[in-house]
Amino acid sequence: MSDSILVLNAGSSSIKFSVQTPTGPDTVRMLAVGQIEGIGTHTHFIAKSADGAVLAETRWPDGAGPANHDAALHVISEWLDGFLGDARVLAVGHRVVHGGSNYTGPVAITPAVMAKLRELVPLAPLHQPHNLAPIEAVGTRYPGVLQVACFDTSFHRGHSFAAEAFAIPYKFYEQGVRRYGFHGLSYEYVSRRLLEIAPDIAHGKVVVAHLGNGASMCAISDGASVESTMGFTALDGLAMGTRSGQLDPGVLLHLMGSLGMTVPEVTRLLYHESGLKGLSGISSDMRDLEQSADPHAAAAIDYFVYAIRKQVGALAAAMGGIDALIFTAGIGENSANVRRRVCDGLQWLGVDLDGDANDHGADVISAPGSRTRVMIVRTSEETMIALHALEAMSAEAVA
Ligand SMILES: Nc1ncnc2c1ncn2[C@@H]1O[C@H](COP(=O)(O)OP(=O)(O)O)[C@@H](O)[C@H]1O
Ligand SMILES: CC(=O)OP(=O)(O)O
Ligand SMILES: [Mg+2]
Repeated sequence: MSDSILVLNAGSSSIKFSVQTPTGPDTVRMLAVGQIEGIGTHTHFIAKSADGAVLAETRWPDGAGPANHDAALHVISEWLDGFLGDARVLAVGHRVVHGGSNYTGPVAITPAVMAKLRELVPLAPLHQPHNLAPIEAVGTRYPGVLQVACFDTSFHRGHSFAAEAFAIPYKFYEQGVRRYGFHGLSYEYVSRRLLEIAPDIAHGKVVVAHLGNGASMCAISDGASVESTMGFTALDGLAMGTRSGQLDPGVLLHLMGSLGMTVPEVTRLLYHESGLKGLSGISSDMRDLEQSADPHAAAAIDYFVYAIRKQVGALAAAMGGIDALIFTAGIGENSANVRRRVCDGLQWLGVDLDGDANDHGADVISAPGSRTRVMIVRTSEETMIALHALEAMSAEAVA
């Protein structure tokens, strides 16, 4: 087994991982990729080789699998121990959702960095604790190995004041109450991919829709993030699997003031009980909603699609135009229905979808004469994290 860079990407209900090996100063090759999803519910572990062959798989009966992220991490590390054999672990890269205003790029983990990242837990309660726990666990398992935190927020740190501020007294901006934006590792990866597969587009004005369990959109002009639909936390913007998305702050005043809900109750409502799940009353999973005949499922999809379409207009306005619309992440890559329904209302922006290409999930899904190109780009936060870990290794070697 080759010397390896490990990547851990802990989400709200999943831990994704990959094993990559450096192939040059700024290139890596994937050796294995996998995940445990449905932690605490229908838990499923899978590991695959780079060519998609299944290396290991376990599906537990409901309630019998790893009950929490710690237990899930244990399953992954046991598998990794066997897979890696006596290979050297060169570095471990972690996705950390919130980097606050301190971190504009990846950073090598130290106790001082960990203390700063712990302070941000309240701003990303669904993610940050699960991002930080594996850093501690890896520190024990591989003492002395370089660990690198790669942030969802860093890619957005060049935003203008108008894009970053809330119109509340300025002192709050200074205290860090800002629109940070998230899914930055995914947007950075997509931007790099575009340079390879569509360089004309990569240097133009691009709206990327990262539609997964968490969902956001980003305006990217000549490779730089200009605006994001997510804000201070990963609650803002689009409705998501279980998160509300954009909300009139007056609703919070009503919930807490008139209805007497507590902060933990409102947190639970907005992070776990809202979005597609809350609207449909059926499921947070787009696949379940698309298969359901229940009108509430259809209404939830309508809501999701309408918000995306509105945001394409807003993000194009933020850049003064649009050359391409890119779909990525679980729903964006796999739901022809959502893509079609988003594009159906966007003819006025020069979007002309090729129905067959869309149904087949082609790379380019707009018609040849479409003024705005529409594409599917499969994201890989794991590859972006491995590349950042490699950069950090070179920086350490020089220092
Ligand atoms: N074939 C499909 N059709 C529609 N939606 C899909 C399909 N496959 C996956 N999804 C959606 O993708 C979501 C997960 O996306 P993903 O990017 O893996 O999320 P995350 O990384 O945020 O957990 C699922 O909740 C599901 O709704
Ligand atoms: C930031 C965020 O929403 O992440 P995820 O899509 O992994 O939930
Ligand atoms: Mg995700």
